[in-house]
Amino acid sequence: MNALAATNRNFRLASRLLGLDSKLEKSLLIPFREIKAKTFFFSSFFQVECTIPKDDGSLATFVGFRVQHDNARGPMKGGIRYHPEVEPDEVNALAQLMTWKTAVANIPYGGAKGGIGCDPAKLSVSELERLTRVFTQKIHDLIGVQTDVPAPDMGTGPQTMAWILDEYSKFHGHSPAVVTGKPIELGGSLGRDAATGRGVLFATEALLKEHGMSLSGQRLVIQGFGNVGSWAAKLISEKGGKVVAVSDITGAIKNSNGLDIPSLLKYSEQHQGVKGFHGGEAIDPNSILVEDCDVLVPAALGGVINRENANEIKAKFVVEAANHPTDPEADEILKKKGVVILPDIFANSGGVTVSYFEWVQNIQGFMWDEEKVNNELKTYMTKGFKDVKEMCKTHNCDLRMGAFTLAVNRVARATTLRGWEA
Ligand SMILES: NC(=O)C1=CN([C@@H]2O[C@H](COP(=O)(O)OP(=O)(O)OC[C@H]3O[C@@H](n4cnc5c(N)ncnc54)[C@H](OP(=O)(O)O)[C@@H]3O)[C@@H](O)[C@H]2O)C=CC1
Ligand SMILES: O=C(O)CCC(=O)C(=O)O
Repeated sequence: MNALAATNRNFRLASRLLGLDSKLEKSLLIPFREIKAKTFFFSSFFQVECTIPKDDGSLATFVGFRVQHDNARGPMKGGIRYHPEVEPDEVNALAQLMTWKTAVANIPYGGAKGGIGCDPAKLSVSELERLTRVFTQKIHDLIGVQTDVPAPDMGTGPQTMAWILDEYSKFHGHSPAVVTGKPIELGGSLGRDAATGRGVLFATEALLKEHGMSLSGQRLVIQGFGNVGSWAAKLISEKGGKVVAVSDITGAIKNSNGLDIPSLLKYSEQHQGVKGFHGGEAIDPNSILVEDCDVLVPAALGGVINRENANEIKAKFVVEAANHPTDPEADEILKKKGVVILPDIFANSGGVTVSYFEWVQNIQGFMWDEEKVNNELKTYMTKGFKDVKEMCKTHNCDLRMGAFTLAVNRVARATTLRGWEA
């Protein structure tokens, strides 16, 4: 099942549990706006040309998207992904997931997501800069501090946000709050870089506590060693969790006694990947998700846990650091096996929560220290877990439906209060 069908299915299940009106259900499902920026070979109404000169003088065109899903609770919010597999349905699903995520976190935003179908590893820094600036020129009228606030996702980071800010400011004047996840020097928040991984730590701790356990001595496997996976590995290992295997696009490594994460971080920075790290044995990256462990943390692409591998998963807990890593069919298989899944819309909400803190700081023109950011994040994650658990009790459902019913209820209530029927 593709990401959009899966997200729509989870929304509909939550909507039925809540007994939502069918007109309201329809209104919450359809994106507020879907903006398509395509190559000049296509002639759709939404066509916007994203063509850049490459360093060798040739021209290259790319397909970019920004999907704005809902703004009932506030400006739309969500990352921008650069990846070869970026396509409209997935961006649409990711935008919808942002609406539910910001509602679970109870921060005053709706949901959006964007992306460009490209392989950032195959573009030079100056090509990436040109592509980002052209994309921003195409969408600058549709984003804004009180409209739609982009942030980093896979394949993008603080530098990408700096280029968007700079390009946007040429049209609208200096507006640091138009993007989050910026470099600190341009108004970024202390703690944003680590925030999604730190949120994963807090979420995992809350889940284990609920089951009478602590992180200490738990064996964890992490797929993806980028922003989210590497920060999660670092912070979890500092709290006594044993990270026994990790993978990235270059390969996978395992050490049953626990990988030395500080050394691995240094190595992967120097070698652009984990492949070849001497502190563990190389394993097949395709088997990372079925490695023996207590907690599995997918922190890369969507749809990686599916009916092909769900039966082989040995973890007792899955903490969804990635967006939509578990296919609904796998959800059912894992449920029958007794595996507890902490869903993406709660587990990885630390990033957007600190993005909210960044936006607030920019609007106030006042900078928080890192301790305040991290403490506030812990407060939000702890409250989020408690709210999700309460919905699980009310609706006698699993954590995913607990999170979905919590979110859909909040968005439905805001939509109704604003008078959507008028
Ligand atoms: N950044 C954020 O704040 C947030 C991110 N997320 C989600 O977390 C996930 C990771 O995002 P983020 O860490 O920012 O992205 P990054 O681009 O920083 O890192 C992605 C990681 O995944 C690896 N990867 C890519 N493809 C595969 C593959 N097929 N198998 C194994 N590893 C792979 C990459 O390897 P390599 O580096 O070698 O290419 C890299 O280590 C995404 O699903 C994203 O949507 C969710 C909430 C917030
Ligand atoms: O920080 C943000 O605004 C959004 C991050 C994001 O894209 C996500 O949570 O999936």
